Amino acid sequence: MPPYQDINELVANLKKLKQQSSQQRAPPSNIKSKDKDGYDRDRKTNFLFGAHIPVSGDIFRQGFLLGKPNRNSVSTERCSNTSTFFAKAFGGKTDVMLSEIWKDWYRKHCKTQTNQKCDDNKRYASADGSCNNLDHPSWGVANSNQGRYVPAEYNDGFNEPRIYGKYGTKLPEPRIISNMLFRPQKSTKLSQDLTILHMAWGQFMIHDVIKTPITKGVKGSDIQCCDENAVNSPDCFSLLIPPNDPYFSNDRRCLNFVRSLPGKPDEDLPGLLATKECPFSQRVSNFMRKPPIETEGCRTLAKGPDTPCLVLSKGDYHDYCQKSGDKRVNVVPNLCALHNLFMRYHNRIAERLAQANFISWSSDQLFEETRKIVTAILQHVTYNEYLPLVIGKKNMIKYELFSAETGFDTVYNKMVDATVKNSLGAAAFRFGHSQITNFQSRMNSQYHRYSETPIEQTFNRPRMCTAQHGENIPDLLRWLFTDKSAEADRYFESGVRDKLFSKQQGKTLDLPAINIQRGRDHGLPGYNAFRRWCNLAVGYSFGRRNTWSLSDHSYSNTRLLRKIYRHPDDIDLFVGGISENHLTDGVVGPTFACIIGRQFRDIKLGDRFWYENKFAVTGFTLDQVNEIKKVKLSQVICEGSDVNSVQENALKAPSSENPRRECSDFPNIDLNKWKVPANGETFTTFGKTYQKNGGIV
Ligand code: HEM
Repeated sequence: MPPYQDINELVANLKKLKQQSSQQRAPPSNIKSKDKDGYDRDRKTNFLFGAHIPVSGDIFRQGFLLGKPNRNSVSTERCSNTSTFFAKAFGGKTDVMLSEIWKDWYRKHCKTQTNQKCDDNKRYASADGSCNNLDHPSWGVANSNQGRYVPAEYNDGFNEPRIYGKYGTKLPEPRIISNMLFRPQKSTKLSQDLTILHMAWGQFMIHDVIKTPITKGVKGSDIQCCDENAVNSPDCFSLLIPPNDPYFSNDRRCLNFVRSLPGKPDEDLPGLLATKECPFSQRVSNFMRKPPIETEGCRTLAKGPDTPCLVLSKGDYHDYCQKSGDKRVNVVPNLCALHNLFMRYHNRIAERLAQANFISWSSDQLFEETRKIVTAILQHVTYNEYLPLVIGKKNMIKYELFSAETGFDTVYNKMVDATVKNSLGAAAFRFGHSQITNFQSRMNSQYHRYSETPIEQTFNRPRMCTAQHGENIPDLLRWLFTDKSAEADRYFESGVRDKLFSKQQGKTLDLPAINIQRGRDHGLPGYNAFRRWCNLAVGYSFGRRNTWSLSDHSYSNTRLLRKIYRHPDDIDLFVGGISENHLTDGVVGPTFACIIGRQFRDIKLGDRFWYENKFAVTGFTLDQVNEIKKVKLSQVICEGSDVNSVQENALKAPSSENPRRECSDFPNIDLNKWKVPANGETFTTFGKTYQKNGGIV
């Protein structure tokens, strides 16, 4: 066996072998490697662990996440199913020796942690999700590869983006697709009944599940793929701006796009969630309607790193970049509002738990139990309030997603791998981008909208959230649960389709076009491949309604798709999914509903710490589960902010069926159910006996 000490040598040999053995899969010879504008579109490198390895998660370090934190990045088949991967990558003619070497490299770079020892007596989920599954400790772990429901289709079988269609011609440029399909003709169509909070919750919650890092340049700098010296970089996969673009000027031909890459883990868990440091005199402990809570400090998140956040008035105490454990917190005020809400909610629960007889707990214990409760609430809200509005009741039942009304429901199945899948993060769950409106607004306590800021002016500018110790947060929340979101359809507001932030001043981006490109970057197969996997009818033609046509598209959308693609197999998953007709009681069509339903089933059934499981050490008691099941998002808003009234279903606009109610009408979670007996006393649950200090006797 050749001594491949150097990965480059190994890569070169693998490539040579591949070239020899898979002639039939090479791009047709009439396709030039350079487009007429000089951009190299046939990426030949970025072969190994660059583009497709995962990163760690952050929010859950605060205590929120869905119990199974697999946020991370892209990934390939490299960490699993290696033989299939090889057969595919090398046209079936695998050199056994090379494949062995490859696997060796592979193992080093994939965090399989096969020998990891887990303590099944640990009550709390680990920060990175390891040991959630005791038989497969690395399943769903942060920093691990994203999985796949359908095998990847990379241009070279394993790394280069999917860029060719069925007939060997290039797939259309994403910005062209975006101009033809995603550009609103008229003013925004609003959802009939969903609030902007529905959009915001989707973003907040999914950030807890997935975070795909992109490649960084020297010393962590951002790569500018449109710069002359970077256009051929293997880490770049920029988008072309067509001539006469309706928004971008003619002298701009390129939209920056950097391929995905590994990230590094974050810092350790804090005790309580960190709030902004501030002198005691500036604390606003009696600011809230509720009893004062000392730990709230300045009541906004702690200070974080400056990038990519923009502080406009340096030196202004109220204008600073926040730290939430997830750097995306500063991206847009609606997200910042929810991070702050949950930070406050967490700290309030912690304080109340401490008051309810847990004072003898260490701050770590207090933190962990609070995190466990808040995680359970996040799961409960997501599965019972949010998801039914996305994929409809039938799918909720099909994928076993509803919680039992009361009591336990032990659904854990150790054969289920909760790992987040590429098709969810790089396509299906991005449906929410279509719900974004052009403005970020605030409403006062009379529900009067007193401020409306174009969304592009708010990107990465946290001031709207941080000002006056977060006094604006309730105003943002009122707007979120009152105004309606945009309809989730094939139209995207100009605020994100033309004016998405960019670190290069003035050089804005197109979010839905990036979504298409990200799907190709991750080697997502086309729309039909997922239809097949979902057991849905596959489209063979762009004809009018017949057995071969696209059965879940309107004919007008089919006609547009025909103008864009040569064959239905070529349709990018994001494009095909977002242009489907909606389910009658959901905001996505059948294909996205299938991917989302299946992923959230995996997250639920594959989570040993799922809040409804009746498990002795890791579970809640019956009384505790029932307390959690009483909580609604509206109550979290009441408890964690200065809002005084909210409708019961905060994800639906207020109406006669869903009237606003005073916060005092909402039952608060009764933390006495977490009370341990007085000193010396013990109590028994699930066959284990506990005493006041929380330990098992
Ligand atoms: C104002 C709101 C939002 C903005 C500005 C925004 C912006 C972005 C951006 C810039 C990306 C990275 C794109 C890439 O490079 O591939 C992204 C990724 C993503 N977004 Fe959004 N987004 C918003 C709301 C939402 C909503 C409402 C949802 C879902 C309901 C959502 C789901 C996702 C998902 C799943 C990803 C992929 C995450 C990953 O793999 O790391 N986003 N978003």
